[in-house]
Amino acid sequence: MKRIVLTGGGTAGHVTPNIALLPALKREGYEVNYIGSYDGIEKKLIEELNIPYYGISSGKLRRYFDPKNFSDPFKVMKGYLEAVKLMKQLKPDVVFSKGGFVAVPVVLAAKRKGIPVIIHESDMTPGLANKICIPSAKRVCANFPETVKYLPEGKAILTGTPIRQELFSGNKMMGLDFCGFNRNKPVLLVVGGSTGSVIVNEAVRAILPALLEKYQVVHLCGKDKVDEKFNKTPGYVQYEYIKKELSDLLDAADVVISRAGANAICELLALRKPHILIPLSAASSRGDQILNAESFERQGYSYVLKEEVLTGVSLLNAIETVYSNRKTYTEAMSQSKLNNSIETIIQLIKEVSK
Ligand SMILES: CC(=O)N[C@H]1[C@@H](OP(=O)(O)OP(=O)(O)OC[C@H]2O[C@@H](n3ccc(=O)[nH]c3=O)[C@H](O)[C@@H]2O)O[C@H](CO)[C@@H](O)[C@@H]1O
Repeated sequence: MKRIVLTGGGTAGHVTPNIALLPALKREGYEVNYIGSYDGIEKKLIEELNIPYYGISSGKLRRYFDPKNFSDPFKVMKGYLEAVKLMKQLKPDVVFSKGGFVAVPVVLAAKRKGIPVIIHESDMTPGLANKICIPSAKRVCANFPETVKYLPEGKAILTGTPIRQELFSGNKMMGLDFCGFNRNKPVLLVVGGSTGSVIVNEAVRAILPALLEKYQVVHLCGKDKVDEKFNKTPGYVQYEYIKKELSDLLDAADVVISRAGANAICELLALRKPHILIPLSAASSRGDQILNAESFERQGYSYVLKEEVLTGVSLLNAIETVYSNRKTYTEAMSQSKLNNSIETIIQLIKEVSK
């Protein structure tokens, strides 16, 4: 039996693509083990799927000053030694890394033990963790065609992003019932990425009375970001994070308001869901979401509302525009060649682990 180690974490966007690969890996007879941090979201998401999970020390590598810059390199070094030990114990034929800082020591340990590594980069430009890992990787999978030019020739392969199969079998009625919504009013689904977004949450709550005249709103607002004063508002429900029911909520949604994380937008595209993207600003990130959103906007898939122009009026206007033109957006998305990448990645894993 072939063995694979999956790694990636920090936010759900570095875990859900790995989860999407699990059924196909099982079908191909791979024994799967997962290496993540001791307490990151990946631990929770993977352990509940009964995949053997191994925690290592994890630290963030930053380009800016932070007092943790003194302690984190030691954590990364400790994580590396733990990962080397795990490579000896688990003896994988291949490592597949979805990125995030916890993946760095795992990839470097695999390289040291001569185990082939495949990396997946979801964003338009590689993040710092993946940049460090690329020299140790045999192949680097990209989600956007534009990314290939940032990757070493001979390693890069355009695959798209693995999307969890269950997202395609949502049931609208079950979604409406889950939220306690009626069947006649259109539904807005608001998602601020896997961790929720204070800016998106505040913008939506500020226009709630106006929104609720026409729509029902289901809001995935992130851990510790539920605002209890809205708990009894008819037509508005809030959840921190949704797992099993996400497919039903997506099916029930007429329009989605979302951050522009690479996985979230690929899922919206694959499901042909009309949507508004509010990318994380360049001031609070490396600007990857802006590039992701601009690419989708150019292709006619998305209505993009940047943080600088996000107001109650602009958000209401965006929702009305997308709702009234939802057929046009759906048709544009139907032309997309950005495919669900599961089979391409499985072939690559098989080739590399021969
Ligand atoms: C703040 C931050 O660092 N964001 C980055 C992070 O975003 P983040 O972790 O938010 O990742 P994405 O938006 O790409 O993906 C979120 C994933 O969580 C799932 N989900 C979300 C909410 C929920 O209630 N239930 C649920 O299952 C979505 O379906 C999706 O699969 O990784 C992405 C992929 O590298 C980057 O593009 C983002 O810039």
